[in-house]
Amino acid sequence: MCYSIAVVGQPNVGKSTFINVLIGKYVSEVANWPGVTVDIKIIKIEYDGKEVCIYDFPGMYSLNPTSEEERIAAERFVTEDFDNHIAIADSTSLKRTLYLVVQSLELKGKGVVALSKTDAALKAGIHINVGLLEKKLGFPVIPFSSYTLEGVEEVLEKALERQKERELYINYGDLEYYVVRISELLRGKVKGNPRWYAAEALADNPVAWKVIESVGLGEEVRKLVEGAKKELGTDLGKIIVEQRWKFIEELVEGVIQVEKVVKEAWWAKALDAALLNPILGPLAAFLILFAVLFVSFSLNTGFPANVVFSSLGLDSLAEAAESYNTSEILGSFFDSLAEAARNALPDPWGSLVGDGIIAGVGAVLSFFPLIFTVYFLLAVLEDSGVAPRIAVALDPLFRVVGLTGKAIFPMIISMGCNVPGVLSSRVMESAALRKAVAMNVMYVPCQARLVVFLALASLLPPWSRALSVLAVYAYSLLVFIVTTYISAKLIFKVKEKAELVMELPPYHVPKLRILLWMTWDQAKHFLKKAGTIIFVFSVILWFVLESSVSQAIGKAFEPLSEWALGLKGEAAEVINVAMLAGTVAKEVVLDVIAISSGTSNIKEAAAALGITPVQALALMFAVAVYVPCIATIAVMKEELESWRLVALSVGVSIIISILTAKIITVIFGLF
Ligand SMILES: Nc1nc2c(ncn2[C@@H]2O[C@H](COP(=O)(O)OP(=O)(O)OP(=O)(O)O)[C@@H](O)[C@H]2O)c(=O)[nH]1
Ligand SMILES: [Mg+2]
Repeated sequence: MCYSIAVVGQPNVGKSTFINVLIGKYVSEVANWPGVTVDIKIIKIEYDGKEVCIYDFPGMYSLNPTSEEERIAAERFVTEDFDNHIAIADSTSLKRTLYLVVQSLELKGKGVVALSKTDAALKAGIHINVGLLEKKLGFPVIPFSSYTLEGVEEVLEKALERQKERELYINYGDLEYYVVRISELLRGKVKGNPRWYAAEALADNPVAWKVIESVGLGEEVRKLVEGAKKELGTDLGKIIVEQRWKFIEELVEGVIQVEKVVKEAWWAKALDAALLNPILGPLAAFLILFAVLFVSFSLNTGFPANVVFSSLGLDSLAEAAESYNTSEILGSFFDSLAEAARNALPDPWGSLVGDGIIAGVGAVLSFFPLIFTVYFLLAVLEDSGVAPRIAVALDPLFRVVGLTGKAIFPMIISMGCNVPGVLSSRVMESAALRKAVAMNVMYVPCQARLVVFLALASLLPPWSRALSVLAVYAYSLLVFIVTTYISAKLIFKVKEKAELVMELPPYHVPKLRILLWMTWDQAKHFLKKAGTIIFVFSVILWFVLESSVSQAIGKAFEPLSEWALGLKGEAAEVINVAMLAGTVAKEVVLDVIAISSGTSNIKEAAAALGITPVQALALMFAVAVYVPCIATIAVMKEELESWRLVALSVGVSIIISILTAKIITVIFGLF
């Protein structure tokens, strides 16, 4: 059976171009349906092992036809049972082109809304809040461009997904009484939503009438329509159309924003002069990204602003940066919340809620401000048009290692959190590069690991602290680049050099509202992680850590810690358990070490366990590259669609981590 998808939309919205792209990608057959009208092309493609028949309908302004061609098309769309349909609206004139979309969704009760020509919209400074539109409409909405190919595959995938039927409800105002009466008559007799037929019968749509006559209800419906005409005048169609436009007005309210496009401003010229210069470009790009990271990390962890301040002799500012940052403030908030839960509830509930749930979820949530800041600043870069120029500027550097300049974005995002970092691997040009990045971007240290680095660095001699944190970042990025290169070559067999496919949009003046849409769109993945996976695993981990299982595991791996880190006995057990716990969320590593000595102070705990500075350094590097957290593993599976690849990359990371620790212990143990 061929899974049938009708593609409908107003004239010129880009239906045929979209279908031609699909043909180009998954060609199997282009044919005119035998025996039926030649106006509707049917294209057979193979996707994901599935046979898919795509119906290219001619443009229709509405399902109430004004020409013979439209009538044939509308009748076919209305009467035939498609497995699904894609209703295309044009991003560059969304409101106008939604009219047919709204009608087709109302009629069919399912369907995918595809917003075409996003490339042109971007150039014109038009922004559409897809999430909001989707929420208001209740149907999936996917933006795409047949020119850049962005979103094309997603549209198809969405149309192949099983969809719940739901009703798009339009209030027909004065005609509501008649719409309800007629639809009661038609319910169960017609395919699709009887309200649509009722409204169209009132609007005198010949297609709707034909169906109504064919089920033998012409007479009865006509009586009701006559009644409506007596009451409200003869042009009932006008009321129906007006009510639909009213619905669309409300639908797009707050959804469309237009930004000013800048071509000639001095800053646009200056940015282009810097970023598009082959020598200055990479430098300027790094400078901008460094500023993004500096601001976000300093606001949220105090580092590296504290280092800068104290090296300038501004100790009180450095201290302020360390104690007034968001992760510190939220961290202590969740600590006291956990404390309150422990006191309020009898054990084991108090401990489960306090030490398990609140501590686990709180640890993740305290990073939310950082994620939000990083995304917000990246949204500024993206929305203003600076981001694509950064990709262009850095492209020559990434090309050396077989990647393209776009790889900078998963990298930077991963410095906040690996979960969205893995998801953003989608920007990469080819499936092979995308997977190679998704498999290895976890080596880029996230914020949680930064917290662990900073704590472990406090066990080192003061002069070496900042240096060791920088070194561990450099090392992790190197591991990311090398492993990505190797996976691309060996696993995904990438042969040709990747090409950066990117058009430079004009600069825009960002609008706060749009920046917040973009930021929220990304940041919500992070909250979802905190709400679901972390919640579940916090509970599981609490059970493991409370039971003797953890000690058994700690003991079992003692020889490994002894070999790699030179740790024995209790110290080895604690570190093993800490590393295990760190797979839930990296910062938990610290908690376990601290709790082991009954304090919340890492220095005291390290002293009690006899951990030397060299071991602390080795541990820091090991934490940097070992096993991503559970949430990251979950999204890696989503992106890679293979547990084998996930297992491979996790296995490799463990080996790299153990070897790294061993090498550092050996080398620095010599001094
Ligand atoms: N910028 C941009 N233009 C596009 C895109 N897709 C289509 N177009 C242009 O939009 C115009 C209409 O495209 P078609 O694919 O013929 O539109 P259609 O919906 O099939 O039109 P009808 O068959 O007449 O209803 C053409 O000039 C295309 O080049 C896109 O992704 N980006
Ligand atoms: Mg066409």
